[in-house]
Amino acid sequence: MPMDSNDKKHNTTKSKNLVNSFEFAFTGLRTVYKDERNMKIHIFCAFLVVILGFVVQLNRFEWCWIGLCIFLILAMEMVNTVCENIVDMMTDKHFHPLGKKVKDIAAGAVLLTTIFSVVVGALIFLPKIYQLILY
Ligand SMILES: Nc1ncnc2c1ncn2[C@@H]1O[C@H](COP(=O)(O)OP(=O)(O)OP(=O)(O)O)[C@@H](O)[C@H]1O
Repeated sequence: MPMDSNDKKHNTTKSKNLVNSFEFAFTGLRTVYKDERNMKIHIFCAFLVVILGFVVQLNRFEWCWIGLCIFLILAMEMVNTVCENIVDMMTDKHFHPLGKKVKDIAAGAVLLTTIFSVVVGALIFLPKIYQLILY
């Protein structure tokens, strides 16, 4: 069915300028935050980690690692959500072995990033927390 070309919400043509592209990207960020429970949990955990970072006074190098971990997890969760949505759209939420494969692999990517982040977080925070408790 042809769409009204002025209907921005249902527009499927290439964005005409940089401002439009940013607008669509921010809509994507808002959508994933609004619709995905896991995203809210990740952002809440990231918030706690940042507070802890200030408490234990991370240096620049350590902030870089923690920042990398936070943004990796958030970006991977978004890719996972994209995969889930594409599978749901293609299969109309009916079982398909390839749909299972795609969703499971995407979830595995989030898990891998989370494990990496937990290890990095432990290496950075545990010695500092240990020192805080000792002195
Ligand atoms: N269309 C499908 N065909 C085959 N298997 C599916 C399909 N949809 C979901 N599954 C299976 O169910 C699992 C959970 O799917 P779901 O879409 O609920 O993802 P989820 O990881 O639970 O979502 P979220 O990341 O939002 O918690 C998938 O990992 C996959 O194994």
